[in-house]
Amino acid sequence: MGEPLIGAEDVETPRWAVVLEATAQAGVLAVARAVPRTMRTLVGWAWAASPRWTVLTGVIQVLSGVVTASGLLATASVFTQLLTDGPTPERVVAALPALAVVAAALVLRGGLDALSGGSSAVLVPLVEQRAQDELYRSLVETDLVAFEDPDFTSLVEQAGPALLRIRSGAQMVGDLLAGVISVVAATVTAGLIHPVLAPVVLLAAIPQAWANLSGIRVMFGSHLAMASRSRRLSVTGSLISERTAAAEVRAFTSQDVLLAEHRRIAADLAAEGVRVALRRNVLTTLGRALSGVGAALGYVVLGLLLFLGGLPLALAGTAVIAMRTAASAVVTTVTEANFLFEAGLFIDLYRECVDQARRHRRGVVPDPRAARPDPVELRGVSFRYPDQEADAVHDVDLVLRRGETVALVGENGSGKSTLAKLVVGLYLPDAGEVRWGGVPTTSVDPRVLHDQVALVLQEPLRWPMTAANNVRIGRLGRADEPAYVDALTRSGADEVFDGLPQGPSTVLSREFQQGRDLSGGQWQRIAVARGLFRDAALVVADEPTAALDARAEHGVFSALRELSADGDRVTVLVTHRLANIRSADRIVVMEDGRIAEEGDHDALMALEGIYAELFRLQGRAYAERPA
Ligand SMILES: Nc1ncnc2c1ncn2[C@@H]1O[C@H](COP(=O)(O)OP(=O)(O)OP(=O)(O)O)[C@@H](O)[C@H]1O
Repeated sequence: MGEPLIGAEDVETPRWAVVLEATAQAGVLAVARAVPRTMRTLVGWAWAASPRWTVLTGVIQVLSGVVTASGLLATASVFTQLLTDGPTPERVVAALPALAVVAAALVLRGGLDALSGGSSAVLVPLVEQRAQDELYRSLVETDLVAFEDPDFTSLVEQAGPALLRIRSGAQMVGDLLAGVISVVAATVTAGLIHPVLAPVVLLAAIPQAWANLSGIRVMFGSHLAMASRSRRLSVTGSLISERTAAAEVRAFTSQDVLLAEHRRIAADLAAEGVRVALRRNVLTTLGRALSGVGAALGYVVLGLLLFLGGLPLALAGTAVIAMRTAASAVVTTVTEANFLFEAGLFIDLYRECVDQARRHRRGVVPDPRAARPDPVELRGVSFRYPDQEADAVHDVDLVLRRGETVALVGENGSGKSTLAKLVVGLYLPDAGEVRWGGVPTTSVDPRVLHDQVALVLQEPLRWPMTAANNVRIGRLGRADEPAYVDALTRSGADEVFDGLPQGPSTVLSREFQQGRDLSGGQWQRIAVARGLFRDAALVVADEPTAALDARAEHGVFSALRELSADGDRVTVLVTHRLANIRSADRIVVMEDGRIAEEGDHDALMALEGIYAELFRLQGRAYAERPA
């Protein structure tokens, strides 16, 4: 197979990835400066989650650093005592107090490590939970249209892995704090022996830090560049592994093709993984080599000091130990800082996701007037899906009044569903205005708009919950049992419930034990019941009966007609079943995103236009008998 199965192989890197990649490539020093910022962010989250545990963890880590530092200083002191002139027994005795401090430091450090493990076991999940909650809080407020933008949805997909890295970063904050204290102690120890030795101990660490940071930049750059490919892999993987795809994949014998595509993308990603690993390996080796040179330079400096008489010979051994200890403390701390640096890049990714989710929230300038869908007026309304070249709805004028049933008809792709979403305020127009009772939908809180809407979609959401809640979610908390029973009866959902093993308590999802799935038509009946139970002023039903049998369809249309008959609502009906909308007050015929014809059935038949043609075609199909 030559052509890639999903197609569009060389898709553009998402905009957010380009921005973040630029941040990651901004230079080692610039990104190293990000580490304190990352620490502040993580500590801020920890503080917000639990000030008590944050303080406790901080205290434990500072103590741990201080104990390690005391151990280091005491170790240097032990060697200083042991290596001075004089009889050995006396030197050993003189070294005993420092030795006791070393032993106590080791024991204390063990205890503090245990405490630190315990406190971060409590704190880290709280930090992660906090970050996750912030993300989901912003996502629930995100405007629907954002989910039509692949740039945004691919960013949201990255939030999961980012949270994982944030978790490991949070784990490191405390350790880094302790690490910094021990580095300071080690440097001070070396400096006390001779001031020149203090900067010299850092010499070995700098190349290693540079190599590690560069390696992480390579990894992060590759992670971003591979984002669209990873997405392809997960899409192909879902086709192979998910229940919803299983039937068609088998029926169209596409298993081998999918597997081959999966292997192809996986091989690409693996090759990239190898490239990154090798690159990091080269960088690490280079870092180690330069570190060795740094360490050697340290010893050269030490030799020079001895040679020039700047350091007594007795202190040389202590200096070597101090330098080695300092170098190892620095390396550990650098590794911890690396983790934080890496977490910082993923925090940027996460922040971008939260920011974009917030940016896609509607900036409503509230209009004090109460917005009611009476009337709903569309003036010169146009709408285009993100990244598309043409308007899905173009320059539409329409007025919907209370008590009216308006049918939207037209060929596939003519813009009916999009127009319906504009009417209910799920989308806002790019040009023109949709007004509810004179108030533009742009200046009404979307929740206020949607609270007055009942939407029955062509492919309703199969809410993974009990059958009863699948209906009650229409208006949770509405304690009107007769209305609930009425919605079930009118939609025919009562018959569906009767056939379920635990009746209304049956969970309608195969993802749970003893859960059940339903047929398309049964789901649609439940969706209609949900819409009826919502009891809203504006009812929009988009192909509510496409999957229904003739009897159920008849029932649903009668129910919808009765709904608007009380004169209190606006009902908008999107349908291809023209026979069902003959009695609609108005029929709006869409063509290429515009209104082509408008009027009642008789007027449109007299017009002899698109509607008349479609109506006759359908009528003929029912009337004709095969020869
Ligand atoms: N999410 C989307 N992203 C990009 N383009 C879209 C999206 N949804 C619909 N479109 C395009 O917008 C136009 C109008 O689509 P819409 O779904 O409103 O048509 P429709 O009349 O409801 O069609 P149907 O009768 O098939 O349900 C079509 O050209 C369609 O391809």
